[in-house]
Amino acid sequence: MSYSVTTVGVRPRHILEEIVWHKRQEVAQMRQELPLASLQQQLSTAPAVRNFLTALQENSHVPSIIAEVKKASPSRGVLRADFEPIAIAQAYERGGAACLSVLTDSKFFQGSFDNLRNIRQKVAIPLLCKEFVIDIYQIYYARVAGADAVLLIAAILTDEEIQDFTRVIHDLGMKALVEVHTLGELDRVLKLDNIRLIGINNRNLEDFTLDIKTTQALAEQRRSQLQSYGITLVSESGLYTPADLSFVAEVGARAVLVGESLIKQADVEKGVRSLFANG
Ligand SMILES: O=P(O)(O)OC[C@@H](O)[C@@H](O)c1c[nH]c2ccccc12
Repeated sequence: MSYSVTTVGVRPRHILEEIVWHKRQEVAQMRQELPLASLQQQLSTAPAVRNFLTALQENSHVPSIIAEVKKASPSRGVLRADFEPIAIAQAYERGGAACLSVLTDSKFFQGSFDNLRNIRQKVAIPLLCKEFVIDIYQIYYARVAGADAVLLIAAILTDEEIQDFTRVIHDLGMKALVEVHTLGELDRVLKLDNIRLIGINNRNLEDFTLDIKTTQALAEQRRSQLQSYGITLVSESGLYTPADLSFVAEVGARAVLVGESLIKQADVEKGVRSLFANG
């Protein structure tokens, strides 16, 4: 079954709805300031796309690391007061991250598209635009800013939207990372065409509870489909130690998405290196 959690005019029931509610106003505003047709004209001057998927698959570390440039979150507040996005991105790259995830939502995560643009010029590894995408406009916007991959959150999109948005992302040469948290969402996504990269979020975005066994439960229940479709699996959130990384790698995650446990460390380069401690 396909549904969208947000209905215009209805008061948000949880944070995800609230974020989507604000995002709709934000995108309406962006479309007014820079219409889609004008934005599309800027595509020709966008930086060349880097292959996000190959970078994850060919990295010598298993799992490979997508390190997240994240200043704050609704569940944890400000994670790092002395936040220097470019310096952090460069340190992650030196530490051995295969790719970076850059939060671009400003209201809830204190991120920005400027961070994405600036980081793009200073690192060589591919970048994921970490956004609450609800409109194709945002996909073009991400590409113009230099994104190589775009997050799609199944919980806030209909099946048709995931399918359409994936097509647009691929047409622009980027990769779609489709995020799920429940078996129902995973089954919805597995029925769609051209899905290559799935993220299992260990955090429930409705109540913020974390459980890395979410990755195990979903990956084990759909192991054969994930394998036969050639899906590259990413385990997201709540990963802190080499043991956590080994645990999700053993159940099939080729990559991990790590934010908080890295960003809170004084030396984030060393932080990435120490996550590889088991191999
Ligand atoms: O900081 P953590 O627990 O390591 O999590 C990183 C990342 O998975 C998390 O920021 C995230 C996963 N999915 C999202 C969707 C939107 C915003 C943020 C996220």
